[in-house]
Amino acid sequence: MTATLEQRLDAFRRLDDVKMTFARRDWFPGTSGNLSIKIADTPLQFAVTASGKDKTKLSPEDYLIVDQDSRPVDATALKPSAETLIHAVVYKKFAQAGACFHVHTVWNNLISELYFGHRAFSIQGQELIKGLGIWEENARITIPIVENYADIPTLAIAIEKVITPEVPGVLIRNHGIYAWGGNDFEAKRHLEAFEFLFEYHARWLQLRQAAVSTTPN
Ligand SMILES: CSCCC(=O)C(=O)COP(=O)(O)O
Ligand SMILES: [Zn+2]
Repeated sequence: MTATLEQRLDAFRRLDDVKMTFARRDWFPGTSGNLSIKIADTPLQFAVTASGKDKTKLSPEDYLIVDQDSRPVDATALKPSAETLIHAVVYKKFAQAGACFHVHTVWNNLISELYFGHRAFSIQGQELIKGLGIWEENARITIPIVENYADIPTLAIAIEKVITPEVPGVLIRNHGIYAWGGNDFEAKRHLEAFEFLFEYHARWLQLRQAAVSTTPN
């Protein structure tokens, strides 16, 4: 069923909230990043950020609604995010996904490059893994890492192949992360948990190295 005007406006308001929260954390350097919230399932429709905008600002032209083919539903001069296809892949693969957020941070870029050789980053025994909705004792999570293909359809296919329902995120090498959840609250929690785990791990490697090099023989 097609979304109502009220549902569209609600999605735009929610995107405003999450966008400004992430902007305060400097998670949108250089106009990077894109955000979406699903508003209808059959056929798929979602609200997505317009391409190339400064995501630290609010304007009446920040979002538009796209369909299952990532095309604008209404006549508009706005262009959907260049990476809209990736959001569409997430919604098509996981029917339960209701929001999908993408940010470029230094920590997610460092982890994506450091572990690209393994095509994945794993971490275990961290409390914040519960932020991903995984509550088992001493859980280990693995987030896939894909090459940063310039061709977005190629990138979207690569992502489609590696994402799993167990871990709600994917890293793109030296680019950023996509994280999703059942709704905007959950997708935000997942993204925050991933970013904490990346920063923790990168800092821990640095401190460990510093401790090793300053320990007397
Ligand atoms: C300067 S960021 C390069 C494009 C990108 O990776 C991104 O996340 C933003 O693209 P959009 O089209 O969504 O503005
Ligand atoms: Zn990006």
